[in-house]
Amino acid sequence: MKDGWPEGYGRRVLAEVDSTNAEAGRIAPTLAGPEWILALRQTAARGRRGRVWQNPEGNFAATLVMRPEGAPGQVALRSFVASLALYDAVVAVTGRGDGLTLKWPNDVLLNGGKLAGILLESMGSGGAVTHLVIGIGVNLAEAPEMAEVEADALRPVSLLSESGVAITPEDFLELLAGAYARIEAQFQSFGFAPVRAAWLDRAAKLGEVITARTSRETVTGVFETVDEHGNLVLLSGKKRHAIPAADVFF
Ligand SMILES: O=C(O)CCCC[C@@H]1SC[C@@H]2NC(=O)N[C@@H]21
Repeated sequence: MKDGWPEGYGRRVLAEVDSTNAEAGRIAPTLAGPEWILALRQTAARGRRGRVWQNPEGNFAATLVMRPEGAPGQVALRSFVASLALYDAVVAVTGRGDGLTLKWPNDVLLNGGKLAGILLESMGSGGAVTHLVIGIGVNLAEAPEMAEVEADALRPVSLLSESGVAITPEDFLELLAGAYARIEAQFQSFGFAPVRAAWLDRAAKLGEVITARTSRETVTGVFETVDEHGNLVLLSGKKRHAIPAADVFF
């Protein structure tokens, strides 16, 4: 780390772009190493599952694009690395972790409302991932109105309204990039186990009844754990479901 910025990571700051994830996809083939792309304004920000991401000015919108090693399942575990890094960055800003939880697969909640979301996308061919794109949006200054999100979505909240703390996207990126680099190094050295344990320590609704909606079915059950592949494990009656991808409702 030099001046708080992690070694080996590049950074570019854009005044405006359609989507930092889209920009990451365009520049990926030209990059020699991992690169953060921060945009002060996005005109077509993307959310998970084809949704639109509301991105009021002053909020954080950035993407880390990298060329990870390993099989696609291993690569996708970066969503836990990124959400833990986000958690740590928010703690670094506010000085406190109370009220802060992680919602599977990769949202950050503050006082039960959605503070931040992550959109993981990958590029590749023949079953191999050539580039991983980790897009991160944080409601630093302003939360979208309830009317702007889906009816059953969690209430969006902002860092400013919930904690009274103001931080610029540029300053937040410094904290997030440092936290990400640290946890990525841990993931590379020791694998998923410590990341999984830290994630579970911060999990929202662990041991409680939640609902997961996949493209095929809706499962309601006790949130038992996240397994070693990153699946959500729900116990419904006597049946244990290991769910790789879903929307989760409390
Ligand atoms: O739906 C979600 O919860 C994920 C939202 C991810 C939004 C971020 S903002 C920066 C990056 N660029 C995008 O177009 N989307 C992600």
